[in-house]
Amino acid sequence: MNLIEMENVSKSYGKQNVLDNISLNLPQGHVMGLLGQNGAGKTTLLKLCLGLLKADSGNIQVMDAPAWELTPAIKEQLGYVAQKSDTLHWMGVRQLLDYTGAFYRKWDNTKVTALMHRWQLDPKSKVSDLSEGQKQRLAIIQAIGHNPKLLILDEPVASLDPVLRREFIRELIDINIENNTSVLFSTHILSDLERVASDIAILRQGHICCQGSLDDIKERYVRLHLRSNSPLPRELPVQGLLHVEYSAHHLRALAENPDMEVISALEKQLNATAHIEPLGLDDIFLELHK
Ligand SMILES: Nc1ncnc2c1ncn2[C@@H]1O[C@H](COP(=O)(O)OP(=O)(O)OP(=O)(O)O)[C@@H](O)[C@H]1O
Repeated sequence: MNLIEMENVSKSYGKQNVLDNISLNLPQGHVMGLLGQNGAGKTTLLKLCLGLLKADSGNIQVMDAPAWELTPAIKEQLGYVAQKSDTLHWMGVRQLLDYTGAFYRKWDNTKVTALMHRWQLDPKSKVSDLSEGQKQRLAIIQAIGHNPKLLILDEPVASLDPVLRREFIRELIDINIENNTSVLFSTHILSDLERVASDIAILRQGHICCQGSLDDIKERYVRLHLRSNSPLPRELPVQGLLHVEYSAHHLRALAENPDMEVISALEKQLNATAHIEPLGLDDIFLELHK
């Protein structure tokens, strides 16, 4: 079952077409990382899923209901951390958590109190006096206190230090395992994403240019090196070569699902040596943005 289904969704602001015919599914229990450069449309996509924005065209279903008409019963099963939120800043930390909990029948006060202490939030502090990182921790606790079925997070770790980022990732893994919570989150911190995400979607120029399981994507994109003592031809009969760089005796390219039989044949034909270099997600992201 998919908790989110987006089909041919487009969204513009005035004349600016931000999302162009996007389709994306988030299966139950999956943790999907949404990547893209600044302004790629990640926040827009997340807000469309939450019914905070309306798509110009296409269809978005969240837990089998149209995203634009989410019922209170569905909203009760959602958790959301916005990129930036300054609402209710006059409240105290404990006061805000109690206030948030009052909206949910399944609010887990024991877990919330434990997290508040573990993440070093003083219950008496005023929200307006918290640092950005402390506000982010508070927003995360507000979003997970009711053990949501679907968690949508917009750059949830941007202001957290490495220790707290690690803690947060651990918490996310626990929630995912214990409650089978599905998570869709945007981030620029790829190392965190590699620790927790099962799936990846990369937004670029209004489209999803790459989508799949993290393992499949790492298998799909590799770097091919071809070296020879004699000059190499500039055109090679290998499908799926992207961003080819030449020097006389060395070819270097991003290769999508390269055919190893064709490459072996080339090695013999050109008296060359091929080397396949596995890539990390950060390399793949950078290569796909060249
Ligand atoms: N309410 C709005 N009105 C007009 N333009 C908007 C609005 N919200 C976003 N945009 C524009 O849409 C584009 C996508 O913005 P969005 O916030 O979705 O990107 P993002 O991928 O989340 O960026 P970042 O990584 O910087 O947070 C940007 O060019 C932005 O300026």
